[in-house]
Amino acid sequence: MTPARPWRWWSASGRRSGRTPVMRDIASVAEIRAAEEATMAAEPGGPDRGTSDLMLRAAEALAQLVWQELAGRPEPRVLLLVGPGNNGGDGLWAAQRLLQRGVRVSCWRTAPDVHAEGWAAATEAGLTEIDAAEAIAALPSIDLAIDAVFGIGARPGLPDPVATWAAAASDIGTPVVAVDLPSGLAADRVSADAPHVRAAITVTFGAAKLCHLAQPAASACGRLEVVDLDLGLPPAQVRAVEPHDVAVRWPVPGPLDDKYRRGVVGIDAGSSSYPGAGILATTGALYAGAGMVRFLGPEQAAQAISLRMPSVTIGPGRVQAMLLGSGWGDRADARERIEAALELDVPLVLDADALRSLPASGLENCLLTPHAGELAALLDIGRTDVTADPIAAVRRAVDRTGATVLLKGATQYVAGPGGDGDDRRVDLAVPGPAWTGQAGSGDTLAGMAATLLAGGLTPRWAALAAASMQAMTAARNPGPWPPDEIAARVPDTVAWLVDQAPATARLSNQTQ
Ligand SMILES: NC(=O)C1=CN([C@@H]2O[C@H](COP(=O)(O)OP(=O)(O)OC[C@H]3O[C@@H](n4cnc5c(N)ncnc54)[C@H](O)[C@@H]3O)[C@@H](O)[C@H]2O)[C@@H](O)CC1
Ligand SMILES: [K+]
Repeated sequence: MTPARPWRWWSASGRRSGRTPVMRDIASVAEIRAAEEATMAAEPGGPDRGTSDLMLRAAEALAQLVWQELAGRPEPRVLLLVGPGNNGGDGLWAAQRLLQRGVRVSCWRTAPDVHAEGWAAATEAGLTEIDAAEAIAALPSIDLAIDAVFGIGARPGLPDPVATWAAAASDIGTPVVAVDLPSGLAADRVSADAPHVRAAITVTFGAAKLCHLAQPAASACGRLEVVDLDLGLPPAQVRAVEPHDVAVRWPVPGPLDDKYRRGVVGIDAGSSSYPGAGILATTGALYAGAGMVRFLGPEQAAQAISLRMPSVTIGPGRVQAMLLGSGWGDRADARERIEAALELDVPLVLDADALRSLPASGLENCLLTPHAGELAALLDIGRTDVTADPIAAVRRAVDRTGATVLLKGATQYVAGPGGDGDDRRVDLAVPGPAWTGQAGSGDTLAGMAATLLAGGLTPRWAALAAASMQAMTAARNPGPWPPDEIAARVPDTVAWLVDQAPATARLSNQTQ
């Protein structure tokens, strides 16, 4: 098995160009195709030539990257798998360029008909054709393989012989460079349950696709390299947040700030059955930097909080944001408590058990924080419907409730009701390691988000910054730390992160 995609602080594109890295655009297949068609139509000779300039540019970038990966290898050997479409064309034109540089390239045509012009060019440059059995036998002796079987035209899954090859390559550990995406995945989908190639590097064109950045598909992509083809893509409807985006928005107190200006957050979480949730939510809120935390939950938890976190105030008072629901369990007054909190006219985080008692309206200033099971219950659909298409599910939840929604999980999705220039946009939080997949992570995350709301962030950015901060903290502290220990390490991550964002880059809290 190829290890999960390594987590990195800054995007490769940002590092390479020296620009400040900001949110990554994620393009759909339809957006890429429309932009490619417009670009090709404008090419001299029009769109009907066998090989477009776009393909040659894609192939050149691919060949360049493979060449760099081969650097220093004596007599490098590459195996190319070619499929029936333009993805195969990219691979063949890249092979031609590698052959011209002295790389030995053998090729398995996985389909009877492949890109004709690319095939002619590569064979003329010295491409050696091999069959399926030889392609498997070659795996131990090649330096790397190029997967140009299917690209954005792919349906999930592989023909049997290719699936057999992909499993063998994965077992042997042969590095695979996937062209556009690992064959067997589908660009707009997050799932990876059909047979697919596992890549060490994926070279994609125009913009990242959902499969590259959302789990579980992202784990099959390895390192992602985006080749900018200047396609003139429309504003992205799906984006991935980078650490810098969090750094410039995280509320940092100014010289005139005091506890009230920084934000007072109320925590109505926990119950006699689940007192721990109240403690964990309060821990999350406190270590995210609240000016003051008021704990409004059960006595049992209040006593422990007084001892462990003596700065927390027990009992009601004015707040600038509130969290309700974590660890409530079944309580008869859930709806009543939410409605009373809505009367305060401050932003709310509604978590866990509060999600089962939502009022029908008035949630515009609220952040809902369901995991996949809770979102499925909210929408009255199956859990697998949510995990198969999380983007659609999170949008439906926004339409249904009018609130901002954070869908928690290995990849965390945020969508809001609009009115902030975002409309239908879905943002992915910075990813982190799976260590955070444990009981209590949601409670600390909800507390953090409430603090960020109290600090003036919009529900969208409170959700994105809290989820990203928890993930980044877990990445900086790998290991099985319990959720309150991860929360206790958040201040260190905050200090480190904001130090990297120059004061001039900081955005006003309400900026999207
Ligand atoms: N459109 C363009 O101008 C450009 C496209 N480029 C490349 O072209 C690719 C897209 O090319 P295509 O549209 O030809 O699509 P693909 O090359 O992805 O292949 C599509 C073909 O594979 C078949 N297929 C898909 N999934 C299958 C499965 N699971 N089992 C069996 N057969 C399957 C389809 O029926 C279709 O015939 C991009 O991913 C990219 O690599 C680049 O050259 C840049 C320019
Ligand atoms: K591919």
